Order: sequence, then structure tokens, then C-alpha cells
Amino acid sequence: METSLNSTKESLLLGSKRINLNYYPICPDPELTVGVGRHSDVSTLTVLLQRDIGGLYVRRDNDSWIHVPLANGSIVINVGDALQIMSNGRYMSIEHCVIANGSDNRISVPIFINPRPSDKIFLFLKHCPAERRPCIMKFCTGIMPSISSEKHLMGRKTTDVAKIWCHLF
Ligand SMILES: O=C(O)CCC(=O)C(=O)O
Ligand SMILES: [Fe+2]
Repeated sequence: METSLNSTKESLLLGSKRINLNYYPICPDPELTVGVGRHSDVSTLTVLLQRDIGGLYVRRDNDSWIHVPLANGSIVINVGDALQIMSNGRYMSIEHCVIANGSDNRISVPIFINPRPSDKIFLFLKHCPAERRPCIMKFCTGIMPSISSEKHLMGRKTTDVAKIWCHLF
């Protein structure tokens, strides 16, 4: 079956891209520092390139974390908060963190693929079974970076705060 891509939807999913270059200097006592604290990305998807050093952990449940295995030349794809919102939780954003390394410098290059800041994102209703009521109906992605600041998050995920904020729209 041939399906053509709707360019309006494409820009909602992938309309803006940002690349970060992360450098984590070697740390003699990694226990005493934080590489990157636990968070989920506000993106639709994040494409992550990392050197063969390791240190990226993803959360499995309340108490356990999985060290993302390193495969030569592989990339990691993280589901972000925007996709969680648009899919009404069918695809959940993944909480992750980075632990500093005791024996080598670490470099990573995340490419964040996002809706454009001016976009309002909705869940795609036709992909939402009738029995599952939407948690977040409409959401202006321009405010996501401010939600994800520590002040507003207070230990919660961006999507949890969005459930409260969305009532303002
Ligand atoms: O350095 C990494 O592997 C991940 C960095 C990260 O999670 C981020 O920049 O959002
Ligand atoms: Fe991240």
C-alpha cells in the first residue's frame, strides 16, 4: 500500500531541528558529580550519536535504570514529550540521564527533532482508540522549554506539567 506523507503533519512532527554538542570531561570521582540529570527531551524524537564511552542510562521503572549498550556506529533514538502528547501516550517519552566517566572524556551529539516553536500540537485523534480519553488535547510547543526549566518541573516530567498547563489554552 502506498501512503503519501502529509506535509502539514510532517512539519508538526519534524518542523524544527536543533543539534547540541555535549562534552563531559573525564571525572576522577564520577560518584560526586552529575553528567546530565534525569530528564526527558521535549522533542518529537531525539537522534543521539555517542562515542564509545557509555554513560547513558534510561529509566525502566521507578527503581531501575538500564545502561544503554554501545554498538559500534549505532545511534540511539529517544521518544520525546511532543510525540507522547501527540500519540496520547501510545509512545511514551523516555527518562534518561548521563553519568560522568572516570577514565575518559565523553562526547555526544543529540539532534533534537521538534515541532516548530509556534506550532500547537494535538493528539492525532484517528490514532486514539475511543475508550482512551486524551490527557492533553492541545499544547503550544513554544512554552515547552519554559515548562522544562527546573522551576516548573520540580521533579516532574514535562508531560505531567503540561497536563496542568493545557487547561490554560
Ligand atoms: O550525552 C548524552 O548521551 C545524552 C544527552 C542528553 O540527554 C541531552 O542533551 O538531552
Ligand atoms: Fe536528553
